[in-house]
Amino acid sequence: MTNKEQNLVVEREKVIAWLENNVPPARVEHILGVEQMSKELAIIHNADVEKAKTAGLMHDLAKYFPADQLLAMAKQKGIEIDEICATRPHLLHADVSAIVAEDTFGVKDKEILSAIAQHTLGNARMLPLSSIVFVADKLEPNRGDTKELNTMREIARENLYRAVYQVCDIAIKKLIQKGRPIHPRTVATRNWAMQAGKC
Ligand SMILES: Nc1ncnc2c1ncn2[C@@H]1O[C@H](COP(=O)(O)OP(=O)(O)O)[C@@H](O)[C@H]1O
Repeated sequence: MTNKEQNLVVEREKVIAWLENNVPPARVEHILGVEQMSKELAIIHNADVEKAKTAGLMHDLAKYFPADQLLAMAKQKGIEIDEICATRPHLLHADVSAIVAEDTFGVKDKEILSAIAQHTLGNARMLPLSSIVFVADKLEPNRGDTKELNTMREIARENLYRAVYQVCDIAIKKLIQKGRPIHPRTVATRNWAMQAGKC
């Protein structure tokens, strides 16, 4: 094992130990599922496998931070807090997870930090690494074994952008069913991915 690989193993163990103290066991399972699926999609779509695994492992670091902490940390880092995020600070957990990845675990790589920050709402023109983690978050094995999810998993292997677009559709439908606001970034992500995937 090279020094770099050894460091990554040590770092991964540190992150998992941190997660075990900060998120419930079922969420740790979900996170490990996202790490695994991000790795698989990175191999298929020729993205950096180590970056995909790191972003997958760290995407939900701030998932259980209280609303006031999410707002305070986002504000302190100058992250834009729009009206929807101000009323639903939980949506900031993606941006704040990227802050924790950088400040607590020393992650400097912009691609990894963006993939973490964009995993909930997506972003128009997001990089392949961000698209991989966005899709893996919604489709990792612990999300279930329905026909719809399995079809989506196939699509994610064949056409990453089509998967992004369809994942947005499912999220938007769910939000409508629950009578919740839809963040405009997810609509922009959907429209962009439709073009990018020639859907
Ligand atoms: N595009 C969006 N617009 C508004 N709310 C959203 C959007 N995407 C997710 N949410 C809400 O944010 C919360 C967290 O989303 P997410 O992190 O994707 O959920 P999960 O806990 O399944 O990983 C959910 O309550 C969901 O309803």
